[in-house]
Amino acid sequence: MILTTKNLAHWYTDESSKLYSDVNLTFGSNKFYAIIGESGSGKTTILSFLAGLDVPRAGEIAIDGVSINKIGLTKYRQRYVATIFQSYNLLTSMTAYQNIETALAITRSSHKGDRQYILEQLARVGINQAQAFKNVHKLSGGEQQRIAIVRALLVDAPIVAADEATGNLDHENSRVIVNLFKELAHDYGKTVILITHDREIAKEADVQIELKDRQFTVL
Ligand SMILES: Nc1ncnc2c1ncn2[C@@H]1O[C@H](COP(=O)(O)OP(=O)(O)OP(=O)(O)O)[C@@H](O)[C@H]1O
Repeated sequence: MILTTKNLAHWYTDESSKLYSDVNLTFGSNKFYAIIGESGSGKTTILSFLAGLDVPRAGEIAIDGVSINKIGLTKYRQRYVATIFQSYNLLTSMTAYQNIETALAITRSSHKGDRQYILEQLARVGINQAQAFKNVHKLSGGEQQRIAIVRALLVDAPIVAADEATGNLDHENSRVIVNLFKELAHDYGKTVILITHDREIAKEADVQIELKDRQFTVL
């Protein structure tokens, strides 16, 4: 599976001050990509296009040569993309366990209501049983982030789009998440695209793409 951008261009308010133009990028399966760049350079913006959450002013995004507009953005998001964004959008009055249980209930997964499976998935990102049964609002930002990652990954999508997924985490927890992204790419064949401002984390990716002076460069 190949995700491409063709002559993508975007501006928010004024065409004369474009965020970028003529962006031609290719993302393949089995690879972990990091997009790195200064604050305000437009990283979140491009991720929202790749995730089918927003539409660029010009250009096309295609999956295996088929425009995602043709597929339909809603269908594209449901079938192809798991998104992890900075705001976790967890149900804060529920426990971590209930958040995952609720999300699982609306998938086609055979693990619906499977307590052992849910606890295993949470343990994968370092959320232990005691934490799993705490109300989400009593957990730290980093813990909430990790729960949001588990939830996103329940949707077994070929593309994982993550915005600063390690932004709130300390070094040890960042490693857990980065290793999980590597595993998703290398062992599960996914296309993982992570936005980060952290060069050390970007170095862990298979491909680093730098957004600088309105240009994307593969390092
Ligand atoms: N909805 C919007 N309307 C107008 N301007 C916007 C909108 N969203 C973002 N911008 C502007 O576009 C630029 C790029 O924003 P974006 O969030 O993509 O940057 P970023 O590289 O992800 O930044 P950060 O690392 O700080 O999250 C910024 O100058 C931002 O203020």
